[in-house]
Amino acid sequence: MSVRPPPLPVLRERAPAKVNLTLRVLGRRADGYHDLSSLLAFAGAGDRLALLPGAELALALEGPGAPALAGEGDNLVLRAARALAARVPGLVLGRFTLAKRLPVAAGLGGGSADAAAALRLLARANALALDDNRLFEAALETGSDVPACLQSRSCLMGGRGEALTPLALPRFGAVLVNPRVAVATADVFRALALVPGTCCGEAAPAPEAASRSGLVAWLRTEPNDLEPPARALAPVLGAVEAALQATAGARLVRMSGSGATMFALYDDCRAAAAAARIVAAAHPEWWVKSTVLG
Ligand SMILES: C[C@](O)(CO)[C@H](O)COP(=O)(O)OP(=O)(O)OC[C@H]1O[C@@H](n2ccc(N)nc2=O)[C@H](O)[C@@H]1O
Ligand SMILES: Nc1ncnc2c1ncn2[C@@H]1O[C@H](COP(=O)(O)OP(=O)(O)OP(=O)(O)O)[C@@H](O)[C@H]1O
Repeated sequence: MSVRPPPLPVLRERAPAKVNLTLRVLGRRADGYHDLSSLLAFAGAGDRLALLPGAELALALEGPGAPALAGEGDNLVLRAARALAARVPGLVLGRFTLAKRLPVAAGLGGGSADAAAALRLLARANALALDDNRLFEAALETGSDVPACLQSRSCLMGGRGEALTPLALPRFGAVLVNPRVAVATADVFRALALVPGTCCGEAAPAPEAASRSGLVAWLRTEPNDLEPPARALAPVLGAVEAALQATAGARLVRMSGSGATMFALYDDCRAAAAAARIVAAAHPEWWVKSTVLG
């Protein structure tokens, strides 16, 4: 009598949303990408990715964000898996299931977080170390935000996303608000109209990040340079900012990445949850999420 092998265990990873607390555009490189200096934090909120290891590569979508991606050609999960398979002979792949909760094209790096989670799952399925350079290379080939999402730890990000310096941050309560307007990252960078090979700034020294107040004071001096062009593309951002500014205890209100999600920081999660309830009640048409950030 033949005995069936036990089914392979399903591996699971969280794909946390990325928030750019600051974002300076330092210039445009000859290859067309922009050199950045950005302080990144990661949220408790995010997508979920599972992998049933196997020989064939496949992806199933579920969750509230699945319809927005259903018509998409190549999901970033599959692109990341292929980029790693091209570097690791005999890589075990498998069937991914993505629970898509984050809004798409929102400045929260949702696709990048999913791609990074796929790389972490494949690393586990293939006993690769997380600091294996092939993971980093596959991440950068997949997208500029993917290397940072591989670690999903707060950091200073430089270059186009490849220079990462870990930086521990105090924890904040946060509210993320997306007005359900998709903004394409390339359109926002293009609107800056920088000629390749131009330099327009220098990175600020690393912040004093030991206390919430010290960090907030520094954040107020360091903006998101993509906010003006994103506001021109999505004027509703003015209403989102006003709604968040009006909530009790908001320490800072700003846009993340290339938008159109705005975030507000609070001293604790209780204040953030109360603020989220008020904004969601006034604007049921927006995506509103209270979370922890740090
Ligand atoms: C705006 C940020 O989210 C900040 O963290 C990232 O820089 C964008 O990261 P991403 O979405 O992973 O971006 P990619 O998929 O690599 O690039 C999308 C497009 O954005 C533009 N892009 C992106 C990153 C960068 N440093 N300079 C750019 O000019 C390029 O036109 C590129 O074609
Ligand atoms: N798993 C995925 N999740 C989200 N978008 C995906 C995914 N796979 C492919 N995409 C495509 O990637 C594009 C960028 O999506 P994403 O949600 O990562 O944008 P973003 O939050 O603005 O990213 P960033 O902040 O890194 O610029 C979308 O327009 C979508 O077409």
